[in-house]
Formats: sequence, structure tokens, C-alpha cells
Amino acid sequence: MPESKTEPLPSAFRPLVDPFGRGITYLRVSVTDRCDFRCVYCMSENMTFLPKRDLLTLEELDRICSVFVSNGVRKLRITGGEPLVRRDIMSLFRSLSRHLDSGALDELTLTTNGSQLSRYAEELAACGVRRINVSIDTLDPEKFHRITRWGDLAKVQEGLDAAQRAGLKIKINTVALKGVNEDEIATLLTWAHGRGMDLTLIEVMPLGEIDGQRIDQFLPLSLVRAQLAQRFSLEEIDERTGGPARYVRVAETGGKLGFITPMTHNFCESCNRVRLTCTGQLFMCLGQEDAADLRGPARASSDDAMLRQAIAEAISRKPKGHDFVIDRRHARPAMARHMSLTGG
Ligand SMILES: Nc1nc2c(ncn2[C@@H]2O[C@H](COP(=O)(O)OP(=O)(O)OP(=O)(O)O)[C@@H](O)[C@H]2O)c(=O)[nH]1
Ligand SMILES: C[S@@+](CC[C@H](N)C(=O)[O-])C[C@H]1O[C@@H](n2cnc3c(N)ncnc32)[C@H](O)[C@@H]1O
Ligand code: SF4
Ligand code: SF4
Repeated sequence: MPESKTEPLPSAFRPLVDPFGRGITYLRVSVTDRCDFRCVYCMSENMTFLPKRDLLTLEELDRICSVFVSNGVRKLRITGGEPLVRRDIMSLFRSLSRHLDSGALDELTLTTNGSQLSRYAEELAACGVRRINVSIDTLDPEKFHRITRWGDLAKVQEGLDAAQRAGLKIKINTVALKGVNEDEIATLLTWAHGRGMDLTLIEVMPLGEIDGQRIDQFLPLSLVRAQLAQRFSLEEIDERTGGPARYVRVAETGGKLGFITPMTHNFCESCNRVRLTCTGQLFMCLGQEDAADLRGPARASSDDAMLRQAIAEAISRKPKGHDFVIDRRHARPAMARHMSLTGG
């Protein structure tokens, strides 16, 4: 991919601040809606994917990200779908790494299912990626296959080994699922911390089709925390990564444990992020339908002015928070959109 001409331009710098005074400094970018897994809480079994012609090119993704960086975004997270299944994705990392070199960006990072990590770990590290999030909900290979439908735990474990050899710091993301992995959380904790990885637990959100099973699987993290507190000493710490998790230090293991509680204790008041989809839609909130089209302005002119204007207008209508509900009286999701499209 040829290097984009878009560089942070101090003269065009306009920090992005939403109507509630929240500075937008974190852009999550879904580079593809495709994935080599079909996790039960994220995708349906028979997903249809967007035609490739609808996707932003890697050059367009780079350009839009760079305009955000020039307007004060300090953290870029590449996600999906599975970001590492997008063809030539490393060229996007290589190109975006120039913003780390210039000091305009604090962090370029990735959320991945880990299936392709053994192939890409070294290159990611060479592009300035320091810390990655890898999603694993169980250490039982058979259960792993049941949750992900298509995944192979051994391949993900190889990916973790490769990432650690490459010097990448890893945080494991685990969606807490009642009756599925709730009995395994303590094991996941000691395993992750034993390998020098942090662990973050996530409450399942009602995105995509929702059925009785999803409702049955919702597990409030307050319960998980109370159970863990019977076995471990959880010490409050004030550490933040710019993401939504609240962290504790586990005295027995020395590792960090994060809780992401969008359903029971939302963190919207400190929201600092927006999400770009692979088709150039900018979602101002994970839990709302409103989106602004950035592909049109990007394609209409090679000058960034229209794009900047569209971004500023979009941020000016960022909502206060999400409308998620998860109970039997709301059998339909707040959001028919799948998580994999918006970029979890
Ligand atoms: N409701 C809501 N959930 C979010 C938001 N951001 C992240 N999450 C949830 O948290 C999960 C983990 O996010 P990650 O991709 O690991 O990113 P992060 O938590 O920002 O990462 P760190 O930089 O490590 O803090 C996502 O998959 C979502 O389920 C958000 O803005 N709103
Ligand atoms: C959509 S995935 C994209 C990146 C990559 N494929 C992965 O699995 O890490 C990002 C994160 O979203 C989480 N996720 C997906 N669907 C969710 C849901 N309905 N509720 C809560 N988290 C969800 C996944 O567990 C994963 O940690
Ligand atoms: S959670 Fe990630 S790995 Fe699982 S189906 Fe969604 S995008 Fe794919
Ligand atoms: S739900 Fe919306 S407002 Fe709340 S933290 Fe997530 S993106 Fe921000």
C-alpha cells in the first residue's frame, strides 16, 4: 500500500469534543465484517457478509484514521470481525505506525481472536504495536469449539506463544456466560496471570439477533466478582487504559483483572470513543443506531476538508449513552446490528 499523503497538520488541529464535553481521543476501526469464527454471542451461524466492493480500501481507512489523528485521536484500535483475516492488513499497520513515530499517536493496537497471531505477531511488534487484546472464553478445547463454532483453541494458544515471543503484552478478553464458562473464571484468571497476561471480563450485550439463550446466558459481573472475592484478594486500583474497564489487582497472582459492565454499571459518562466500520460508517455509540457516512466525503474530494467537516458534525450528535436492555420483556435487541460489524 503506498504511503498516504495525509499527515497530522497542526494548522487543521481541532480537538473533537462531544455535546456532553467528552473529548474523543479513541477511534476503534472495524477493518472487516468477516471472521474465521462464528461466536454464539457475536454472529449467527449463517452470516452473510458485505460485498467486498462496499468496503473502504486500506488506503481510505488509513486516510480517515489519519484525519482523526490530526484532530486529537491518540489511540487507534484495529478490530472487526477478525482484523487479521483482511487481506494485506499489515500494510495498514505499517502505514499507521508513522503516527507513533511522529508522536501524534500514543497507541496503535488490536483486538483479535488470536487465530492468525502466529503468522503476524512479529510484524505487529515491528509496526509499534505493544499491547494486544485476545478473546478467549474457555480453556476447554471442546467448549471453545462450541462457543466459537469454528475455532481451534490449539491454534490460538500457538498465537499467544508467538505474540509473547515477539514481546507483545497481552490482555485476555472473556465474555462471562452463565452456565457456559462461569465455573471457569477462576481458572482463566490464574492461567492468564500465570502467563503474565491481564484478564478482562465482559458482560454480554444484546447485539444482533437475541434469543432466549442469550438472555439465559447473561451474567452480571457483580456476581462473578463476589465469587472471585471469596478466593482472591481484589485490590481496587485506579489504573485506566483509555478503555471502558475498571481494574483490580489480584494480590495472590499480582496480575490485573478488569470488569467491563455495560449492562449493570455503564461507563458512558467517561466515553472517549467512536467507531468506524469497514464501509466508512461512523457510529458515535456502540449501543445506538445513528451513524454518519464518511465514505462519501472521503471519495468526493482528495482534500480532507469535507471529511473533517463530516467528522465534526458527527461528533456534535454523539449521544449520552446506550439503550441496552436484556430481559424477557425485551426479546428483541436494542440493536439488530451484529457486534462484528460495529467492531466490538
Ligand atoms: N458498551 C460498550 N462496550 C464497549 C465499549 N468499548 C469496548 N466495549 C466492550 O469491551 C470489550 C473489550 O474491548 P477491547 O477491544 O478489549 O478494548 P478496550 O477495552 O477499549 O481495550 P483496552 O485498551 O485494553 O482498555 C469490547 O469487545 C466490548 O464488548 C464501549 O464503548 N461501549
Ligand atoms: C467483535 S470482536 C472483534 C475482534 C476479534 N474478532 C475478537 O474476537 O477479539 C471484539 C470483542 O467483542 C466481544 N463481543 C462480541 N459480541 C459481544 C456481545 N454480544 N457482548 C459482549 N461482547 C461481545 C468479543 O468477545 C470480543 O472480545
Ligand atoms: S467475537 Fe470476534 S472471533 Fe468471535 S465471531 Fe465475533 S468477530 Fe469473530
Ligand atoms: S455505550 Fe456508547 S456512550 Fe456508552 S461507553 Fe459505549 S460507545 Fe460510549
